[in-house]
Amino acid sequence: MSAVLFDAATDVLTVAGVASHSAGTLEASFTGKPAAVAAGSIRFEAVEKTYVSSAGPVKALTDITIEVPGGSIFGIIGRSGAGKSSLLRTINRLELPTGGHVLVDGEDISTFHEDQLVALRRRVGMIFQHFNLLSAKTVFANVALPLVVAGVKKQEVKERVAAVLKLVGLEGKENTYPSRLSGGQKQRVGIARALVSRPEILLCDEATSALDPETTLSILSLLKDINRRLGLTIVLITHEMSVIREICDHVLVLEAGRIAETGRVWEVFGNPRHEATRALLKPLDRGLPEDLAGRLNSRWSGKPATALIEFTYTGVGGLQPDLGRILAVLGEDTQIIQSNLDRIQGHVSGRLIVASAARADLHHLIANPDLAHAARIIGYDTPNV
Ligand SMILES: Nc1ncnc2c1ncn2[C@@H]1O[C@H](COP(=O)(O)OP(=O)(O)OP(=O)(O)O)[C@@H](O)[C@H]1O
Repeated sequence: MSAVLFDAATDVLTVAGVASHSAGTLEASFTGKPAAVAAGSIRFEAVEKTYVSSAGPVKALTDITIEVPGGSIFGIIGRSGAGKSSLLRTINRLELPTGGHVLVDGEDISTFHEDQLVALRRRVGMIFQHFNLLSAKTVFANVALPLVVAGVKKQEVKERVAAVLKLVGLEGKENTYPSRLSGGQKQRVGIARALVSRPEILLCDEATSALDPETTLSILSLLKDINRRLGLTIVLITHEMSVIREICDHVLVLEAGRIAETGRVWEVFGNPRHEATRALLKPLDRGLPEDLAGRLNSRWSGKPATALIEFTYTGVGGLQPDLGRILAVLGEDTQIIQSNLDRIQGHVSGRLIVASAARADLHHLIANPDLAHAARIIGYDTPNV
């Protein structure tokens, strides 16, 4: 896929140029656009994509209808082959849907002619997993390329490249070659190159997958900063759920080319409804310690034992673990065994596992909507005598 992306990137660079507007005035710059549509909004309407291959047709996307709000950070996740790249690449027409429509700022881009496509690709920047920098060119020349191709005057190129390098924290690196840069710095060059055309949408295809965890965090914080400061819509594909949790407002889960589920990140991650989402989120779930899991019985013998109780929180209605309340209901000798709780967009979700004395009315006691959104007894730990 990288080779294809590289060609595609070159194509984008060849056609990309300078937009005559800043992010704040983008909407006014395009004619024929409904005034009510927010800058940087994207709408997929019944989008279909079927590839023709030597082995026969491959259906990559089926009936995708969804809205990406302008100015939001929107994550797309799904297993390998789910259709994430295919969908992302319809936004700048690197892929043309075989059915349905993609609307950018309310305009159906499937009808665009060549000159409109050039303008579209200025409005929609893209960054890649392997950065796609030109190794024989300096940082300055890499970032300046879209402006040079568009015929922007030298002085303006200089000023705009300087401004964008400052924005991404690469001041002083103008004359450095990519081979001398760290992975994080290379991605900053990629981001600067995408931003120099002043796009209103930034597409990120696994932009942090080649980076170590610390560098990933610094790039994510840069993307968040750009989103806030420039009002840019960011659509990103990632296989790292922590990336979605860290910066996205909304998430779309694709499964075999269809929408599995979508919503605000705290809603989808707090209460995943689709099996595909649960499978993707599994790495974030620590599970019970093995020694404990191995000792548990599913039934209570009636003899003295400890019951392990799992309280689940989905983030809905602001309900979150209240230890005082749990102790009041279950007794002072109740202990916390494991906490797998997360705070996303101000909503607490996840699981809290506690141990409390087994007793006949335990099921009844824990079925209390003031304690958690759901509760269950995982099993019973009977001490050896
Ligand atoms: N140019 C192509 N020709 C034929 N089939 C393709 C082409 N591009 C993608 N596909 C197929 O379309 C489906 C969706 O591919 P896509 O790359 O969009 O998935 P993805 O979710 O991005 O996968 P990954 O996470 O592995 O990159 C897959 O079955 C893939 O093999």
